[in-house]
Amino acid sequence: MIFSLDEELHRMSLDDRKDEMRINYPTALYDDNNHDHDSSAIAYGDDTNHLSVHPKSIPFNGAGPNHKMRRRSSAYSKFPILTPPHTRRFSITGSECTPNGLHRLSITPQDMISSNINENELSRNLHDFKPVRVLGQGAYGKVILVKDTNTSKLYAMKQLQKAEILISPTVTDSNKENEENNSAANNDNDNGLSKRLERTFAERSILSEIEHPNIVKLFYSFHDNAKLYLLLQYIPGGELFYHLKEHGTLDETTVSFYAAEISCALRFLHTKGVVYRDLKPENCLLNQNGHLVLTDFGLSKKSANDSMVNEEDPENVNTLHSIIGTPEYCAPEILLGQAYTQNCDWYSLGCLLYDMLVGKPPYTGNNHKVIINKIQQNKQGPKIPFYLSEGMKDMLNALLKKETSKRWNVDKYWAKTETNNKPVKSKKKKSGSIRTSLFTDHFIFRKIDWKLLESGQLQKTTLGPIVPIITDLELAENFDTEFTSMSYEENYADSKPINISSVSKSPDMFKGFSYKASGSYLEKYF
Ligand SMILES: Nc1ncnc2c1ncn2[C@@H]1O[C@H](COP(=O)(O)OP(=O)(O)OP(=O)(O)O)[C@@H](O)[C@H]1O
Repeated sequence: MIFSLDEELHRMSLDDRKDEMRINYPTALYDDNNHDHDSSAIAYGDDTNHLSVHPKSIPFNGAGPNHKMRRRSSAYSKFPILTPPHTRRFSITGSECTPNGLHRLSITPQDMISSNINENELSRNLHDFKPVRVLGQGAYGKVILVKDTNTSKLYAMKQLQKAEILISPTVTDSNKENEENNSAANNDNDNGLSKRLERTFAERSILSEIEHPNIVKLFYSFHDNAKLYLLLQYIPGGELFYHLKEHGTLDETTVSFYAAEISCALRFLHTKGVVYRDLKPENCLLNQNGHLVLTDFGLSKKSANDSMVNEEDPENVNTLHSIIGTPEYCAPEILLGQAYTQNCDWYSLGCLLYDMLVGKPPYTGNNHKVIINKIQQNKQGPKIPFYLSEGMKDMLNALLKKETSKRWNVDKYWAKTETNNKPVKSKKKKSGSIRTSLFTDHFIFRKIDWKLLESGQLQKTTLGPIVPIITDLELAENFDTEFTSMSYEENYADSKPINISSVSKSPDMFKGFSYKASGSYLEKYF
């Protein structure tokens, strides 16, 4: 099932704080101005037993790092779909070769449909793969480690249940008894379904079109009567979430390295017109060499334009409206239901860095309303612990600005570009003013060779700060036993066909989902 944003959010009046829920987590993190608080109780909790925990890091809610809870993404379609399904929903166009030399695949579902390619010939089927063990659980089904029966190659197979996509309730659905106008309710349901379909196809389409060392690769997709399958590159080092749970917090050098790799992937996505929208430690995997790989593009959005970043006029970007993401990492403008741009991903990066350094994201709470109220109340922004370096504090402050106009516009101030011969000067920002210094020049990245990173060479030739221990790829040792001990039989057996026509007027709504990467692409990664 999909977890929808609270109805409370929908009804919420931000001016009305009377019924605000009380904070569950201690918020007394220490910044430069409040050292004098009673830090003893907090600064030396049971976290001190953990190897990499900063001695001054703080246990939250009495819980050590091992109490970290996995967070689920939410989707709530508040506004009608901006892009009609028959227009550019599938189309990600662009040159065969990206500016940084990385190749993109050329086939799109639209190409397949228009050229009448037989989907069955194009791809594989469930019986080509033997299940090994469960790696994770998503909203619509499990992710299973599988072995190609012909080649013995390993893949991560993400399964999505068609029935869940077709009948999964959204907030709009659950509200329908309150709807006075039946036809309006029907429209809303149609919108909910279209949105879910759009997102399902978006994940397959985006992944089949992009190639980046810090983004998971898609090799095949296909579907049968009951499920959709994405055959992804198996990333054996497990979730950053898993490693964070083990370590508690990470040191600044490690965090800066991951920040650079994630930024590199986000920047790449933005230049290709994709907003990621679900950055969190659960969606960041570590590969064998300890490099970070983004997975789960189920909430990503491809803009109607090919790029979210207008190089000529970087302020002129497409705006989005869906309230979507994981609340603890969501930009305030999304939680508030305002129009937003790709800049929301940079706020989420701020939350992720904060989580790695502190042990929890800047604002936590039982529901979205609590989180947004905390953001609203904290006029000065989140409390940044005093023990962090000045450089790291500066980075967090710049990314975690709740007003988008004050937040660092990282895409605009990414780096000196070759096409733009008038480089943006790396100026020292004044407090409260718009930051115009270059992101890649920031002090925390002083050890990063951006040229090597952006060309993919760094990822090929070096090891990351945490190199996962892998004795046997099939053991999936870096994944939670909660998942690896799960049975996959019922998820792997031929599932009963669903009666699609009972939930939809069109039986062809998954047509065009199948995909096979080119032979050279497959060879390159095995
Ligand atoms: N390519 C991969 N290699 C290894 N493990 C993977 C891979 N893709 C996903 N996983 C594991 O499966 C988990 C769930 O996958 P994913 O996040 O894509 O599903 P989801 O349905 O979108 O989840 P959610 O609803 O929580 O957003 C991941 O957190 C990760 O642990």
